[in-house]
Amino acid sequence: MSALLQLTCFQMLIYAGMWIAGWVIVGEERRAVLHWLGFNLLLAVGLGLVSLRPAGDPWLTVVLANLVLAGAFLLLYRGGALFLRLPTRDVEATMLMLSCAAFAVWTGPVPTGPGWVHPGAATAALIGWVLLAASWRSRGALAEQFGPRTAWVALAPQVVYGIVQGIRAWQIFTLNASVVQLQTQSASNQALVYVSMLSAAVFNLVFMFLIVLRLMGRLTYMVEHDGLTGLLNRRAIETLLEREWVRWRRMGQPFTVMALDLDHFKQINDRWGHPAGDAVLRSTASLLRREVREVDSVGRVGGEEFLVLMPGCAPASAAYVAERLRGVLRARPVDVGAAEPVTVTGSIGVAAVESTDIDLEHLLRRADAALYLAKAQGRDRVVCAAAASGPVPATPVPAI
Ligand SMILES: Nc1nc2c(ncn2[C@@H]2O[C@H](COP(=O)(O)OP(=O)(O)OP(=O)(O)O)[C@@H](O)[C@H]2O)c(=O)[nH]1
Repeated sequence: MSALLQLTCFQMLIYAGMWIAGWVIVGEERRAVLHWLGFNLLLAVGLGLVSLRPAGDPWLTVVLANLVLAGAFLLLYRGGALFLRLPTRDVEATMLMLSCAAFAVWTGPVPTGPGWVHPGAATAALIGWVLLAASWRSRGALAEQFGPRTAWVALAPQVVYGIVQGIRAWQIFTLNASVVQLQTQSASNQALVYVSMLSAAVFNLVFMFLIVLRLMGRLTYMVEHDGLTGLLNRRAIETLLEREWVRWRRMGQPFTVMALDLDHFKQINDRWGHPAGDAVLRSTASLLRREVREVDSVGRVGGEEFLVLMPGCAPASAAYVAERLRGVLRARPVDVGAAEPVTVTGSIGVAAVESTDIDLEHLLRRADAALYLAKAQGRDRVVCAAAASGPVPATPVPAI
């Protein structure tokens, strides 16, 4: 039994080593990773103390060991809550830990007569409660952040092990422990150690898997989004445009593109500095996001150039939306930290897909041409592109 426990303890140390490596690699999840590292270290210490029974001081091998094991699972819980951005419920955890400690001290490490209850009963009850409560409270966040299937995979082992610990708590409470010592090599004790080894392996693998999933999600986001505004970047919006183009060709589903360019943006940078220009870009981005429909997509395709893709939008409605956007942009001055908020205007070119469009690039050139016409006509206006019968030349930049 003690060799088996020492093996489990060694297993925990290996996981702890893996989390140390994880701590070096991951950035934002470091606090959660530290908690899981602590979980494995405390489990190793707790099981190490248990493995010294019956030779060691029973206050260490029974009372302290149980408290260390209880603390390990509270760390596991807190790490999970930090990782999923859920409340850590520290008051509840402190109360549980204090109750567990009070019970262990009150009951003592060795049988004192009939009715004596092994301190492990409270530890098992605490672990069972922590795992079941954690599973219940995190199910929504897990499903939302990683999908329902991943939530199932992550929670099933916690629930199973939580139930096992609940049963264990009940078994210890109802056991006449003055006769049967819990550290003996009984089949149920051995089974518990094997289940614990398996659960620890699954917990650690599941959390590592979740960390990798989150890192992958963040990476995908970075590849597709503009760092300053959070809008889609050129690559991502072009992918959506290509998809829409194929839909139009195959099913005749129309769409409209809107090219927006802020007016005299350089002057904002020159007068109030680059951070002020950045603030204007961010504010424009959130305005665009707010003002378009949820089926529309907004991308930042250049310094102060934006592109809006409006699927299923007729030219008349697109012109209306563009006019509204232009009006809202002008009506909402941006606070750039100067004495007065800065009024920002934009020029907009709108082009709805036509049967005369040879390819997607042709359509985009028409939108660009309309935009530059808006600039040439004095800026702060919307110009809708007429259907082109021939190729559209690359847009010349209008004189300021
Ligand atoms: N603050 C900030 N400025 C940027 C960014 N990207 C590009 N710019 C600046 O945007 C300015 C664009 O200037 P122009 O292309 O002359 O356009 P404009 O001043 O808006 O003039 P018109 O479009 O003709 O009205 C340049 O000064 C770029 O340095 C950015 O991410 N942040």
